[in-house]
Amino acid sequence: MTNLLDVENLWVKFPTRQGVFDAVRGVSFTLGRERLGIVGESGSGKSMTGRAILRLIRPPGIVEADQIALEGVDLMQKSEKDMRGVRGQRISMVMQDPKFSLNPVMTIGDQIMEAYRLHSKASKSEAYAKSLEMLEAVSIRNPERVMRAYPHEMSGGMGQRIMIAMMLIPNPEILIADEPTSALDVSVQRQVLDIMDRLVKERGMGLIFISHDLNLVADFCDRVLIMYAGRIVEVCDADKLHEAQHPYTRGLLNSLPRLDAPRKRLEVLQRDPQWSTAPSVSGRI
Ligand SMILES: Nc1ncnc2c1ncn2[C@@H]1O[C@H](COP(=O)(O)OP(=O)(O)OP(=O)(O)O)[C@@H](O)[C@H]1O
Repeated sequence: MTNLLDVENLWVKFPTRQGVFDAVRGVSFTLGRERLGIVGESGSGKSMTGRAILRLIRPPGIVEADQIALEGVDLMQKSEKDMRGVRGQRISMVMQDPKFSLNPVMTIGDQIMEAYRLHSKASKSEAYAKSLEMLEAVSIRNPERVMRAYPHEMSGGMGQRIMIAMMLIPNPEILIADEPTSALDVSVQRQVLDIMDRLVKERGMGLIFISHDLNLVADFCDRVLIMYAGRIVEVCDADKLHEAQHPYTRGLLNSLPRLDAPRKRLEVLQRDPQWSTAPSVSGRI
């Protein structure tokens, strides 16, 4: 498996009045042409890890790493101007709620065409044709009508698929999806997952799928990093997630309600202070 991304010893630090808070602590992993899940409870550092790859941490937050190499080229060495050529071009990011990412006063069509023309010298009619094609690629029915619509006319699932379509226009090598389906109902969630799955299989894209949903990640991803308090505590193949060994992962699994088991009180996760001081496990291959 060729590594698209190689993250080594990544730290995200926030200076606070009480001292420096380390949101991500020495995380290392690689990403191939695969679906890599990052799971963990709220505040474990999943989003910060995703955003740090794109150097999208706002000051006073600081990103430090031995390297964040995109096909062998270290992004940490790039200027802010060069990073603008990476963001949205070679690495795209889809966030949880598309309503915050789409411009409410522009039609969907104008927004997609603008995104397309930003990345190519296409004429207006070429951009229109390409935008229709992109909407079809994310299973939007009646794309001509959708092109004329405004974001508030879209359901959450459609908005999310439109965002994915926009992110795919420049044909990125990597898509970072941060809880992309958590606001969607189960059937729409499946459609969005299928689209991302196709992109990995057909285009050879690398996907970082950030989620707090262990069952979803076990089902959808190839490999999983489990994060706790800014560190990776365990790395496993997704189909082995239910056999995970780390007490935190076991605790997360045991605190999930199950429909197929007799009803019993859900276990409360007992935390061991050692989990947050042990060194981060490496997710590099
Ligand atoms: N500007 C900031 N200043 C200080 N701490 C911050 C700042 N932004 C985020 N953090 C902290 O960084 C930690 C990691 O946040 P992150 O958003 O990565 O968590 P997460 O695992 O993605 O959680 P969620 O699932 O809730 O999104 C959290 O403890 C958060 O409080």
